[in-house]
Formats: sequence, structure tokens, C-alpha cells
Amino acid sequence: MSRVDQLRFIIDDIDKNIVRLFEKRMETAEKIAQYKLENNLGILNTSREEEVIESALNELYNKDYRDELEEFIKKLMEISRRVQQKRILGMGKKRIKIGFQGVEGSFGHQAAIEYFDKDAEFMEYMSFEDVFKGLLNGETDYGVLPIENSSTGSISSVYDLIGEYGFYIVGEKCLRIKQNLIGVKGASIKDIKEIYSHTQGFEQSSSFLKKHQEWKLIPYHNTAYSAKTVALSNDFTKAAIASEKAARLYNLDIIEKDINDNEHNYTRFVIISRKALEYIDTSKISVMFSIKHRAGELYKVLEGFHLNNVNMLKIESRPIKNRPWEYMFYIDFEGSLNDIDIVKSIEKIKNSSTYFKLLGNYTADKNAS
Ligand SMILES: C=C(O[C@@H]1C=C(C(=O)O)C=C[C@H]1O)C(=O)O
Repeated sequence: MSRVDQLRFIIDDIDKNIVRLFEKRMETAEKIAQYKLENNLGILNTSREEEVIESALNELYNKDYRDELEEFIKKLMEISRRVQQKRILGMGKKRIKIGFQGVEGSFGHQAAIEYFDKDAEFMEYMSFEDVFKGLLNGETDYGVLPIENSSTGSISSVYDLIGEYGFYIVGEKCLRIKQNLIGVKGASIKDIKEIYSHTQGFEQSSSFLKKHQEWKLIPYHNTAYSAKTVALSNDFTKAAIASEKAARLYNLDIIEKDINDNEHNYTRFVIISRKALEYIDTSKISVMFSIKHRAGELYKVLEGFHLNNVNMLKIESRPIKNRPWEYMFYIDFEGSLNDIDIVKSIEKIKNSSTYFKLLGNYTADKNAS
């Protein structure tokens, strides 16, 4: 072993000890952070830091290293303050709460889990409007709602609720939907008399259901809730249209798999919030507006997209309550508010509309266009 190798061997051993001591020191600092949080104390304590430096310098045999040691200890305390800060923020951070319609095993629940951190708290709501109410009264931080299915089209009630409640769209999640006919363990297709599902489940499986006109269709709040109801009934004559996950969760049999009419069956969910978020990495914009009931008004708006080379993704119109034959338009288009052409297109819509609201600028799900 060369001399330098020998010395490096010694350094490696010293570093191992330093790492062990470093870990110990940081863990102790975290315990102090806990105490500070409980006693409402600030992290920085200058007089204590001065003491720490002084006693460290007193420990030093080789006084030539005074400045270096001081620098080292100062840096160490800076790191320890950062660790404490992280710890306090982590402890203070409340779990975010997400509202969805239905029960565990519903597609809304799945979209919520896939979009948000698993540590979030997921809250079940009976109806779409209940999800909005939960957000309005502060029970939740975000709501997850289906807005469009690739086979059956827009979920108009959710559009209306977005208009009514005035929340923002801060994200989207596109989910592949596979519907299944599920029944109690041991039930066969011949036993069935009644089917429970959300109307979307029926609509998405309409060709399959046409072959069984004798079945009574009972619309329910949610596909997973239908599965749960069938499980509780323990009745061979009842079946549900729901996900494979719901079948597993409620201990039911899959009588017929993948009964949706279209193989490529997707539902797009929007993530709604009381506040708009900062526009970072955004690629899709949603707006809502109404226009004068006059020839060429919608054309003027759409011209703005063409002139500024903006790709429109979807347009939806919904009747305005109490104003017969007048409509609210909802448009989704590609872009970010950091882009000047996009801002110009939006200005054009604003100038041509009687009412305008920017619903959100968010990151598009790659499966949504
Ligand atoms: C660890 C503490 O928090 C901070 C960090 C210090 C350190 O790393 O030694 C000292 C004082 C505080 O500014 C403490 O208060 O003791």
C-alpha cells in the first residue's frame, strides 16, 4: 500500500465516524424541532449557536484550524436548522383531502388515487353536487369529477355545476374504463332479473344490454355503490355493472367481462379547487363564456383561435337556466398562459363575450387528446 493509500484508508475510517456522528447530531436536532414546535419556539437560537462555536473551539488542540473549524460548525448548524425546518413543515403539513363521488372501488376513487399522492385522505360523496358542496364548505381541498366519456360524451351535470359553483380546474386524469357484469358468488347470467349501475355504466354497455331486454335497469348513484348493494343483498337475481376492482372489493363474481360497447372507453376526470394554481408546466386551458344572441358572435370567438394558431380541443354548450335558448360555452384548448398567442386568443374571447371566466390552465393528461 502506498503512503497516500494508507492515508486515504485513515480518512475513510474517520469519515465513517463523522457520518455516524452527523446522523446522530441531525436526529437530535430533529427532536429539538419537535420540542420547538410544541412550545411555539423559533428554529434559530443565536446565543446557543455562539455557545456551540465557542465550546467547539475550546475543544480544538491545533489552534491553526480555528477558522476552518468555525466555518465547519457554522455550516453544520445551518444544515441542522434546515433539517429542523423540513421536519416542522412535515409535521405541520396536513394531509390533503380529496372528494370523489361514490364509494371505494368507483372509477372516481381510482382517478383520485392515480392523480394524488396515496397519503392523501379520500372522501366519499353520494352525488356530484355533494363533491362541490364538500369543497365549498372546506371539508376537502380538491374534488375529482368525471366530465367526459370518450364513448358517451360530456357529463353535462358536471359542466353545469362547474358553472354554478365557480371553482377552478387545476388538473385532469384520463382513465381507461372497463365495465363488467358482476353478481353474487355463484350467480349465472340466467339468474339475473335486475341490474344496478350508474347511468354511465348502462350507456357505455348499451349493445350488451340490448341483448337482454328482459332485465330491469335500476340507475344508481355510482357503479361501485351498485356493486356494494348487490353484495349486501346476496341475491342471485341482482347484478351490477362496475369495475373489476369493485367486484374484488365486494367479493362478487364477474359474470361477463368487458361489456362496454367500445374497447377504447375512457373517462376524463377534472380536478377542481377553490383557488387557481400557479401556471407551471401547463399545457391545457379551459374557459367558459356566454355571447350575445346575434349572428356571427361564436364565429368571432373561434376566429381568435385560428388567427393565433391555437388548437382547440373541445367545445360544449349548456343551456343557461332562466334564459331560454341562450347558452354557456365551455372550450378547452392547448396552451399555457405564459404564451402570448394564447393570451391574445383569450383577450379575443373576453372582448366578444357577455360573460367570461377562465376555468383553469393545467397539465393535460397525455391520454386526453
Ligand atoms: C439544534 C438547535 O437548533 C439550531 C441549531 C443549532 C445546532 O445545530 O447546534 C443550534 C441552535 C439553533 O439555532 C438548538 O436549538 O439547539
